[in-house]
Formats: sequence, C-alpha cells, structure tokens
Amino acid sequence: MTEVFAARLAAVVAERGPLCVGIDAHAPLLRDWGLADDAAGLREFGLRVVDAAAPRIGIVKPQIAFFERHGSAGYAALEEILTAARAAGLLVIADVKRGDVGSTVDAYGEAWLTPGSPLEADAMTAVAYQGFGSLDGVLARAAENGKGVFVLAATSNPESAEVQTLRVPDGTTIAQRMVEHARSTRGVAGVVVGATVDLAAVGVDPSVLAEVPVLAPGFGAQGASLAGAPATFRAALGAILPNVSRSVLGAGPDGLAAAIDVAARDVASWAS
Ligand SMILES: O=C(O)c1cc(=O)[nH]c(=O)n1[C@@H]1O[C@H](COP(=O)(O)O)[C@@H](O)[C@H]1O
Repeated sequence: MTEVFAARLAAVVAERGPLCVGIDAHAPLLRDWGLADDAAGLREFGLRVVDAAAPRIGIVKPQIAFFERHGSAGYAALEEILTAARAAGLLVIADVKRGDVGSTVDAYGEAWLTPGSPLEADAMTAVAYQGFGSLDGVLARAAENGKGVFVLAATSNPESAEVQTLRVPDGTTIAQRMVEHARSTRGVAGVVVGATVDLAAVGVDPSVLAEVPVLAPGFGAQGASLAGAPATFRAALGAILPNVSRSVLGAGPDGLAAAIDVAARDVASWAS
C-alpha cells in the first residue's frame, strides 16, 4: 500500500528536521549571485541551492513563478532542478498555488503529482477558493501516489485577512475551515499558514492545526523571526515546516550553506 504523504513527511522531518528552503529565483538575487536572469542562470541557481540543501536539510520549495518568467526554457531548467532535488533525497514542494474547477485542477495534479511526469514533485500548493471539493480529484491522485497538497489557509501577506477571516454560517473562519478540511483528508492535505499571522485573529485553533502538516512561510524577509515561532504557533509548533527563502538565499552562493546551518540550528533550538 502507498504510504500516506504525512507519514513520508514525518520520516523526513525526523531524520533531517522540518526546515524548508525556498528556491526563489528573484531577478536581483540572480544578479547578486553573478548569474544571468535567463534559463541558464535559473538552472545554475537552483542546482546550487539543491547542492547546499541536500546535506543539511530535508525539504525544498521551488517557487514556480520565477521559472515561468522564462517560458519553456524556464520550465526546462525547473525540470532539471526537480529531478536533481529528488535524486538528492530532498522532499520537493512545488509552489504552484493552483486552483480551478475540478476537471481542470485534476490536470494540474497530473502534471505535478504523477510519478514519471517531467514536473514530478512530492507535494504542490493549491488554492481552494473554488471550494475545497474542487480539489477532490487532485487529492485522490495525491493519495494514490503518496503525494501531498498544501492548501492556503492563512497566508503571510497583510491583505489576506480581508478574505481569510470571513466567517461561514457556523461562525468558523475560512482559514479554520481550510484547516478542518485538510484534517479530514487524513494525511494527504496540509495547509499553508504564514508565520506572520496571528492565529487568534484569523480564528485558527492551534490544537486543530497541530493535526495537519503546516507549511509556514513568512520568516526573514517578511518579518517573522524563527525565534518567535513557538509563540506564534503554540500547540501546532511541531507540525510546521518553516520556510526560508530570501533570508538565506541573500547570503549568496558562498554564504548559503552557512546561512542554512544557522536557520536549521534556530529551528532545532525549538525542541530544547
Ligand atoms: O505558499 C507559500 O509558500 C507562500 C504562502 C504564503 O502565505 N506566503 C508566502 O510567502 N509563500 C511563499 O513563500 C516564499 C517566501 O519567500 P521569502 O519571503 O523570501 O522567505 C515565497 O515563495 C512565497 O511565494
């Protein structure tokens, strides 16, 4: 039987910790790294991040937007980076944030969560603005393949409260409803909850959040500190995958490994 994603993830976290490093190829970062903002530059950038990450941590998250900027050549670079990351034993979360009517979102699942697909990842990010049920097909595919889907619940950007704090008729916020839906998938879906978020303000119950995998971006460049995570996530701290992108990538190709080590040590200190 295929192992459910949450169990695969737990094994990676137990062995290599929960830190996730983003592969966010911003144009200014490429410039600072001495790389061209083209497909060759993207490829080099991504492969160097994989090289620095693989001996240190367990999870990487390529942000697909930065590859898409270069069209099919960007996607070709991305395919190589996905393959290299998975071959190096890293668990790969494709940050694609897809959502649509079910019959279309299924095709996104086919692209990102199917073994042997050129864009195969271990998990993808998704948006349930068209209703959690619109993700049923992609969740079924993920379950079949031991893959995961991280659904946006309470995002790190300041504008998010406008939508995510709205309440459904039983009084639950949309953010909390996403967490509850994810919990009902029993280890196939996780959620995205930003580290900049006040859980009480967005109506998310930390004890329910603790029951699902939580991708937590927002550290560093967006203002949240790794040291502050225990106070932010409380009972759910053990469920989070803290993501760092610009805060470590900004160290440059020569400083990246050390920056990842520092972040990993900060995360490891949560346990003490
Ligand atoms: O799904 C995400 O990863 C995501 C959700 C969210 O609420 N906020 C957020 O910043 N992200 C992504 O996480 C990364 C954060 O990058 P840094 O701010 O550079 O650490 C980017 O790739 C964002 O697209």
